Amino acid sequence: MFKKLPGDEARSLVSTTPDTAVVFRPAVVQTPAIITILIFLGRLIVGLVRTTWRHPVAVGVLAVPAALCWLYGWRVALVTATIPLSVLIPWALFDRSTFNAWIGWRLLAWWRLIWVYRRHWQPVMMISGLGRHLRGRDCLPRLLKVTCTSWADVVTVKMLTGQAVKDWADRIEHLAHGFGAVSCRVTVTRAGRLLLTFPRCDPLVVPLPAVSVPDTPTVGPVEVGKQEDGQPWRLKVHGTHVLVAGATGAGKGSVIWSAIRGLLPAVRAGLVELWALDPKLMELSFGRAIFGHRYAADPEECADLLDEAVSVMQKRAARFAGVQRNHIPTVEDPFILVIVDEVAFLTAYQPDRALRQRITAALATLTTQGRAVGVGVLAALQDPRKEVMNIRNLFPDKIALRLDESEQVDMVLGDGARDRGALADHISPIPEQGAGIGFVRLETSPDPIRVRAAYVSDADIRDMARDLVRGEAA
Ligand SMILES: Nc1ncnc2c1ncn2[C@@H]1O[C@H](COP(=O)(O)OP(=O)(O)OP(=O)(O)O)[C@@H](O)[C@H]1O
Repeated sequence: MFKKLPGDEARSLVSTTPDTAVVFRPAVVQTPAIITILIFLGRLIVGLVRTTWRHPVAVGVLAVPAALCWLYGWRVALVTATIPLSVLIPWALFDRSTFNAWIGWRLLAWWRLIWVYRRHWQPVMMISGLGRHLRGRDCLPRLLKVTCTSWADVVTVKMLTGQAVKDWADRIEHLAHGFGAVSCRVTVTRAGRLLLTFPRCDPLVVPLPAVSVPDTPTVGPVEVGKQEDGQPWRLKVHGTHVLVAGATGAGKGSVIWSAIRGLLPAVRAGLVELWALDPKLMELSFGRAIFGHRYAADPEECADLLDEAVSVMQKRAARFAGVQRNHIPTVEDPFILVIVDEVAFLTAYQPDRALRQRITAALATLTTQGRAVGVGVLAALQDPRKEVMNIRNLFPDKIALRLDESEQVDMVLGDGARDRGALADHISPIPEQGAGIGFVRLETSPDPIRVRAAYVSDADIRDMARDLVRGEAA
């Protein structure tokens, strides 16, 4: 009754075992050659149209000389090609930055899109587990765009439906090594879209000299170094509290001294007061003259100084209540920055329990109530564990310099920071290469920014102290 189709016939039925698979020969339908040729031609035309649509400049660069060569001969094509080249080559040689902004980075982005990302996209996606094999087909996240900056490639990706940002954040090492970069950072742009940043070089590899002291008094954000994208790193100190964590020799001192340096004109103008707690007696004692009588090293004195800061803060709060909600620095009510070097000496390693509790309570009060009335805390810390610093979450802005263990990164910067590329545990322990380099996570943004603090040398600190004392005496 049912007509058998070609290939349905059972073949090789030689086994008597009941569950042996029955093998059918596949049906072979002969396709006429003309159909195959038409299909390939169609694909070629679609591919050409798509390439011209996506990369009109690159296609034009190849197509125009080719067309001229065909129509008028190679001499005309050569002359036509040398006219733009005679403009572009001097432009590239004499004004590299505008050339790169208009042409250079676009050409590089096109090249890297084709040679690096598109070429390796399928294998990297499948091997890292970000692509799926469904119903016989590879389902891959879409590579939308590549842009190049002076130091990194920024790749825009459309995630597969149902994927989470965490799926990508968990695979940053696969992505980095798959595309030949040393690291990868993941940023969300909008629902379903990600930016992957692959550094091509490290713009922070060379130590930075101290930033020059500003000409006009400012309470910040003060310039303390450089961001990875080449922009100045400006640290906000007024209206927040900042925690700087880093292993020994990570360069915590350079962040603290750069911030002090940026605030120096405001200190001279009476708009800022710097209060220093230096239980290690090493870092801040070097520029002691800058702090005047607001300097303490002995734990008992540190506790007194903190209590005094709390008292100033509470008096201000009582005066401001119902009158103003934000602090504007004035000579009468200057911004007070309480700088604590190695806060764990006072909170965790302090053997006197009563003193320890007093200091912790004062720090907690300042960090919870101080910012609206113009009292900020800038604290440095080596060991970010909770047992050592149980109030670390009271600091809205955090900086992780070189850390010893990968788990410490999230302890400092908050959950997920390391997955998003804040590899503070990978920073070089060689001072020239890694000191002062770190990741900043601001209260306002979940994405860590890689930065390097400028190095303020002993001679710079001496000059700062001398200039301040001289300015006050005049
Ligand atoms: N921003 C920087 N750029 C280049 N080198 C730096 C920088 N900061 C510090 N260094 C170098 O690293 C060394 C250690 O720096 P620093 O003492 O500031 O580290 P630290 O984190 O305060 O260490 P510790 O906790 O042991 O005091 C310095 O002597 C200096 O040579």
